[in-house]
Amino acid sequence: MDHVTPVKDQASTESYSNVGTSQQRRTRIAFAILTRSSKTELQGSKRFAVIHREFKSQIPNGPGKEANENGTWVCPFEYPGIPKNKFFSKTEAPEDFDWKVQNVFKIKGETSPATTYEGSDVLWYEDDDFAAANPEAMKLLETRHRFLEALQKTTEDPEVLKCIDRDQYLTKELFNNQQHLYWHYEDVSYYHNKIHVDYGIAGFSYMCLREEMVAPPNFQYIPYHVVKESAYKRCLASKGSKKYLELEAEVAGNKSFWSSKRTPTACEKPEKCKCNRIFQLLYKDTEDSLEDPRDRELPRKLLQPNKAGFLDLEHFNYISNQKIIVECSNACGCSEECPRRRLQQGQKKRLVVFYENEIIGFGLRAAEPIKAGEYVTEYVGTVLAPRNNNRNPSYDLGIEIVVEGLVIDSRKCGNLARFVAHACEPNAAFIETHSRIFETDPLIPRVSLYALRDIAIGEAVTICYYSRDKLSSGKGIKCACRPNCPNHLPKN
Ligand SMILES: C[S@@+](CC[C@H](N)C(=O)[O-])C[C@H]1O[C@@H](n2cnc3c(N)ncnc32)[C@H](O)[C@@H]1O
Repeated sequence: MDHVTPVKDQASTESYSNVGTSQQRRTRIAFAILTRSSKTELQGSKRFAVIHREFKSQIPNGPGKEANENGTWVCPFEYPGIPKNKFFSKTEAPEDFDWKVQNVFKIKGETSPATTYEGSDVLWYEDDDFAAANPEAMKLLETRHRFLEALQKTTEDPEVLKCIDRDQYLTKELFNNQQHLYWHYEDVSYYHNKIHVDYGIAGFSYMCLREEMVAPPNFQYIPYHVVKESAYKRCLASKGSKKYLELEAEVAGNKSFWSSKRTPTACEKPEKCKCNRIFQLLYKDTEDSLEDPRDRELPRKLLQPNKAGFLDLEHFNYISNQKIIVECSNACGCSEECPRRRLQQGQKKRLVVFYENEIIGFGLRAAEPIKAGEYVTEYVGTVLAPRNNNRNPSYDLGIEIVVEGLVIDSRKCGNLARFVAHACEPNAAFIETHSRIFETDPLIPRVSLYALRDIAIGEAVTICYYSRDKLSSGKGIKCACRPNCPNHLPKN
């Protein structure tokens, strides 16, 4: 992907150590990883950890891990972070096995639901008390059904319509066919969603409504960036990583801050908010830069949320990538609920990674209504400083404002935003975001996904990957965003 068009952890179970001073960080790391933006354990190093090897997904602690070590049912596929072995039957599992509900299904002709349990391939027929005792699991079931009902009303694809029934009502035949790809979707959905649950953000699932299902996507799921050492050094050395007062002293010579006129901000503490000033100091174009013809997309624009955390994106130019959001840090003195900390607050709307077709592959769909200007999720991947421009652009998102020249690559490690499909008239956009909870944290580039207009349940969330001239070059993959779209997505 081209510009900002295509890019928080359950802590990695890799051995890692918390970072010390920035000097220590410079010498020690091989690979760095950002930890969750925890709101309670904030001071010091707990938000940032360093791992000394390449990131590798681990099976999270719990019944799944136990089953992976001792179960005898072996899955024919291997997915990172998903148990390969399960307990084959109730009698095989140890007596003290922690039976944790994995998923709930409706069965035609039955009033009570059926369930599967983590680490086990046994289906249980539950009694009438189950629903009252498991409200969260029932809520997930209802969300899935609402999504499928919405699709039933809007899709014209006969195969999708046929398969909606399979996902709404489990049959005994399907249950008895444990080799069916359907059950691998169940596992990948459950374990990836678990990472979101642990991280405190809204969940998601994978769906393939095809008679011949394709295998679920195989990659390492991370809810926050993994940062390569060379990119990390660039972040540490960037002006954006300075504390606010240091920046003020360096760029403005300490003169202008106290006398500068304050511009309106939605921050809870407008009299202390530093965000607009940070934009001025770091990102606003000077008269000189605007004269350079290469900067024709300038001037850069600061996008500010309203008091509810929504951006006004009615006239958003999705072709130009020169927009930035600046979020509050502790320097602003506001709370974690401040509307200018929307990315830090994390994904709140449930989404579905949905198999669209053989051309597009998987895309992202809304499982709840999303409003125009609303934050959807973050583009997460490996942050790296590319040595050359010969990269496959499919899963790359180039950073152009916050630590210019870095790339967020979600090919091997990433989150659900790596699936957002291209549309020539998109309903969402990626926006570079300057965001850190504490001024002492290094500034790592983050990218928010925002809705440009209202998005209904079941609708695909799309962005525009490339500029108009690239899309109309006639070379590359034929764009499948709508029937007979004349454009192409460049291959390199
Ligand atoms: C970032 S990936 C999106 C996830 C990908 N669809 C998958 O299943 O992993 C970008 C790739 O998706 C496909 N794609 C996305 N939108 C498309 C569109 N409108 N037309 C054709 N292919 C598209 C292209 O293969 C593109 O290189």
